Amino acid sequence: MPQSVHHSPSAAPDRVLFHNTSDTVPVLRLRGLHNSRLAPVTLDIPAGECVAIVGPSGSGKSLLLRQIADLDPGQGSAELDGRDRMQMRGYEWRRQVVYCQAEAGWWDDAVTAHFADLDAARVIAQRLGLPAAKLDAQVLELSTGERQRLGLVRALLLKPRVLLLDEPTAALDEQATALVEQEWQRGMQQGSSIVLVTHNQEQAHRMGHRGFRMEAGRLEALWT
Ligand SMILES: Nc1ncnc2c1ncn2[C@@H]1O[C@H](COP(=O)(O)OP(=O)(O)OP(=O)(O)O)[C@@H](O)[C@H]1O
Repeated sequence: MPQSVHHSPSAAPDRVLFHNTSDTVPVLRLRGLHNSRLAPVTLDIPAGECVAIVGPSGSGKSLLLRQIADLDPGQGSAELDGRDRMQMRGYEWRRQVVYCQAEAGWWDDAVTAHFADLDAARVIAQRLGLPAAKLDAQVLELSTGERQRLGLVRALLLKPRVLLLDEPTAALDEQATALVEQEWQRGMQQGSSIVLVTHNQEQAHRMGHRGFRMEAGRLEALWT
């Protein structure tokens, strides 16, 4: 029986899930990162690599992404390109380690208001299969899948070093999912890294250079 995520997994010894064995500095380095609901995670993610995480609902997958993005209080260390999180301002870290939640927040009725560079947004939106007119729409007029892709456009425009994706294609059909995955591949070819949380096992295997399962706040390696 899986244990409840509400016990205190942080009391468990740190488990080394993957250490970078090459001389190159990983894009993301986690050392014993944990909080009251997450057991310590030690993980290096090199440039151009995707780590896929699956696991039951409520097991702590989103909590881990939030912890990596430094959105919640926690312990342990995180480094980006060899630079410790503590040496950076929160916004500086989060501009490069971008948490893309399943349903992005929208603070204006107009889609355009969410994009500083509309031309660049249109280019990426088109690659994700979104008609150009969607950028001129009202947020309320968009379908869930359109909102999801526009949320991803917002994240991609930041040119993140690490993209933390939380159920990013849950509302998309196969064709749109393929376009989105192509865009992630493009980002990885340019040296960014991805942590992908998904309930779609096939997607996890398609995208994940390594795969993990979250169970009651603990990350277990599936394939490496
Ligand atoms: N701020 C919070 N306060 C209390 N409990 C929380 C808080 N945030 C998350 N939890 C709990 O922690 C557990 C893990 O939540 P999390 O959102 O990480 O699950 P998940 O694995 O991403 O699930 P899903 O696949 O359904 O998205 C859940 O039981 C959730 O209710």
